[in-house]
Amino acid sequence: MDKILNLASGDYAVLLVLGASTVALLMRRSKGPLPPGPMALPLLGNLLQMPRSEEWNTYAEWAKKYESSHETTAGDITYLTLFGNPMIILNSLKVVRELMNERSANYSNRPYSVMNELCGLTWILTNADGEAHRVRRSIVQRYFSGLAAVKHRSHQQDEARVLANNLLKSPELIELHLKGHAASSILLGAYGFRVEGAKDRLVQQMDETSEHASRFPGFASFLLEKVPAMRNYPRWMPFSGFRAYGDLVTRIFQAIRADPYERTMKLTAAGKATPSFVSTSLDDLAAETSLSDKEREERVELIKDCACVMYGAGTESSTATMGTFCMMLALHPEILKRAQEELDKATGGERLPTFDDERDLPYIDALFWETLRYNTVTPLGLPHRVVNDDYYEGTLIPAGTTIVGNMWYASLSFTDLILKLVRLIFRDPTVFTNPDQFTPERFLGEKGKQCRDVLTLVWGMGRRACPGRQLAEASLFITMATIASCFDITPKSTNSFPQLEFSSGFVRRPKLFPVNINPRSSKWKEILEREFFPAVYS
Ligand code: HEM
Repeated sequence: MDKILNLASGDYAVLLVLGASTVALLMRRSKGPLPPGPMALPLLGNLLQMPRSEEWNTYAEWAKKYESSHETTAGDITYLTLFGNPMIILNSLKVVRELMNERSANYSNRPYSVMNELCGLTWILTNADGEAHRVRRSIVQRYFSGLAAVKHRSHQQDEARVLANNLLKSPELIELHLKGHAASSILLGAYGFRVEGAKDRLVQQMDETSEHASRFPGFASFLLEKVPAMRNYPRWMPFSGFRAYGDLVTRIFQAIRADPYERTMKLTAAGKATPSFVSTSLDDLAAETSLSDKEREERVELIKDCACVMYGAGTESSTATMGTFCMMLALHPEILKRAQEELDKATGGERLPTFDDERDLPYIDALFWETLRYNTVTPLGLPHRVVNDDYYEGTLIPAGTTIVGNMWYASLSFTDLILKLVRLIFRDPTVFTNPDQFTPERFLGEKGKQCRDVLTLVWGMGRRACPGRQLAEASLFITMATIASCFDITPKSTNSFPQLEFSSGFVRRPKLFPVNINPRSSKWKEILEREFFPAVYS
């Protein structure tokens, strides 16, 4: 028979995959119509049409092109497939809100990932699902959200001043200073200690960790998701490098989970610990006398999990936001001038701003929102997974659907249906007039309310919405106000006017261009030096 059909074993594999994909597709179709989208090739699906960068432009074109092809969805959802796995792009605020917020219970799981299991990353809150996610999230929220977030304000204000002082001393090291600032602010909140900058061993260890995780062999991770049994592939067999890699990632993640916790324990023993998430959670635990030893141990492990994730989730995003802020001030002297006028009015031009000035600083607040919009730090987060079959205006969204926020992750997990949330929402000209311009004014007044309402999505959605939001908002606000108060920032280049470019990836990072950062006057240098020292070292 093989000879008659002239088939090799590889051909059978291709036929098998094609057959399985077709059956899966037919089964889905029998449950209802799928949303419209570009024509897919057999097996590859829409792989060759997928944009490699600035993907929102292509999505915007698709949304327009395919809006009339289905009478019910009107371009809200675009349907694609990759290797037989469907993917859907969400194109409108309406569909994003309806599915991700209002039906959050059905849309907030993570796609199952064999790679995460192999790398021992299932304990991380951002990867956890169901009860494991709920428990970790409630621990984090208890200490970082709502009124609890206010407790961090004093060290956030101090750290803003440390950053300003570092920029005063060595402005050319802006990139390191911004990173060190974000790291210290978050570590203080989570563990109760600060680091001496981006070169600190712990910061480097944490950075190496995420680098290692993202270097997991691409083809191996693709195969793993397709053939989960490969997780048991013997380590002594040829081509088992991916197992060694999984072991390495497991080890280094365990180290960054344990090391900072140990540092806090040592500081506590020496009576030098500052109140933090770890110390407060351990105090609370000690007060719960009814717990068994085992329960107590489990709670300690949960505390370690949660403290560690806060650094990982918050540092890059905060650093990127502050980088964009400084670059945009350099490109727009008129915006910096307006910010300084408002700040001087609030502080009398004789002191650094504090959180008490917040109500008098609407323009700084608008500047904060516009920076978030312009940067769109995480193009809407990690993949989400649909729990049960669902329908949106008559079209089927099957159980197992994966919703991703970026292609890097999508390329690692071609599982089931992928819904892609798009950044183009923040470029919608009906909400954000001249969306490519940096215009803080759009967030002022009545119209500003609508812009803020839409931009809330920058913090993610439903049960996965950022639990560090209030912490990040306060820290970024006071840091922006402090920097704008003290400095004039201008591009170094006098020949060509620089443009701000961004790297693609999970966190969208600005590519900083060289800038001059000078105190506005000798008076401001004195104010900074005077108010910096008592704040941080008293
Ligand atoms: C500019 C700053 C920040 C932005 C724009 C941002 C944005 C986001 C977004 C969009 C998500 C949702 C991801 C998803 O869909 O899965 C998220 C999740 C998360 N964020 Fe933030 N974030 C910021 C800062 C922070 C900070 C400072 C912390 C902690 C100190 C933090 C902790 C977290 C955690 C733990 C999650 C995971 C939530 C979960 O899976 O349940 N974030 N953030």
